[in-house]
Amino acid sequence: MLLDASIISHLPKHLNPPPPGPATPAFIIADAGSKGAGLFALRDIPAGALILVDQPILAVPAIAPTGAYDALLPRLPETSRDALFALTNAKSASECGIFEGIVWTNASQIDLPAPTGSPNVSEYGAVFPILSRANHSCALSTTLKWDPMSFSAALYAQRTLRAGEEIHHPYIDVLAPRALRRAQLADRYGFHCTCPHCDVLDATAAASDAARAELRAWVSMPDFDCQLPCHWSNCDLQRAANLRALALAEQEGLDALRVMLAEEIALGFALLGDEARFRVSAAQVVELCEGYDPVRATEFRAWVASPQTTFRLWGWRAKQRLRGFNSLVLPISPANSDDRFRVEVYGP
Ligand SMILES: C[S@@+](CC[C@H](N)C(=O)[O-])C[C@H]1O[C@@H](n2cnc3c(N)ncnc32)[C@H](O)[C@@H]1O
Repeated sequence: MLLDASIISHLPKHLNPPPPGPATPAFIIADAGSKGAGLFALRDIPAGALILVDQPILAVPAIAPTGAYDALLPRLPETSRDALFALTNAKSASECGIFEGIVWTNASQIDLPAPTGSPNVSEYGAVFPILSRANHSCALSTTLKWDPMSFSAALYAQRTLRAGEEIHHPYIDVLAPRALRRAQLADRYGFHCTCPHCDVLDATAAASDAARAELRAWVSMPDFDCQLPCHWSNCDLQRAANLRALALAEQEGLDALRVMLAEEIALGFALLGDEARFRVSAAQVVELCEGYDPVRATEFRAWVASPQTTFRLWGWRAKQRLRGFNSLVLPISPANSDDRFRVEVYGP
């Protein structure tokens, strides 16, 4: 692994070993036709399951002047150099040298914690030997989790991936409209996207753009994670809109958004004390988080097992409604330290 010198100040004192990959291999690298090579599922991979763990060959600042990366080339060990030069270069000779082209085509963004005293997270690009073989799709069937403590990335399924299916990872913001997505992919990666979400009639693309814009409005709401459940439990319109967002995410293949939305819905039903519907959404959260976020999965599993006794604010909103309260602030105390409930509630 070759790291730009500026990364050193972002590294922890001791790097952890990368977590182990799946017990049985979940994928192979194989021919993906006109896309070059790609990753393919070797077996059915359940939603939430780990697909692979990978460490970069190289990590560089995300923004660097033309030619800056070339200085690193002589310092790459021979095995890493072979692995790197086996990757695709989407850039022409008039744009940059081969090494820089490979870095541009294959680097994924990694965020590194700021060195002590600096307020900002710094953006770097990392080229991975395996992950860089994943081709793009405008769906979100996988999620990449970067762990700076082990300097490794783990790829998780966000829906069941079937044996033989290609495993994609998005290169760009897939909530952008089709025309912008295609322009960005052509400019940076040199291809015209013909994924199932792009290769459609214009009218279908327009409907998909509208759905994605609606979903973007949801996920960019301030404090999306902490404000919704209370508003949601308070307002029937909001509840309908949240369920609609979940349906849109499913329709658009944006499976990675499902866990956020399912969590909001489950918490809303918990505050309303609606056990049957809470269980459905909470079970979805458990399924999707199992590998990716085991702490959250455990929390929700306990709630599913016995919601009325383990969920501290079970039925809270329903009780407030019965008492006729319209505008309330949830108590904040050390015993109520869950950020998701530190919100003010308005409305009937
Ligand atoms: C990071 S590499 C992915 C792995 C690459 N296919 C390989 O053989 O090493 C990015 C390049 O793969 C190709 N690619 C990725 N996704 C594609 C897609 N959806 N359609 C066509 N080509 C794609 C493009 O050539 C792009 O520049």
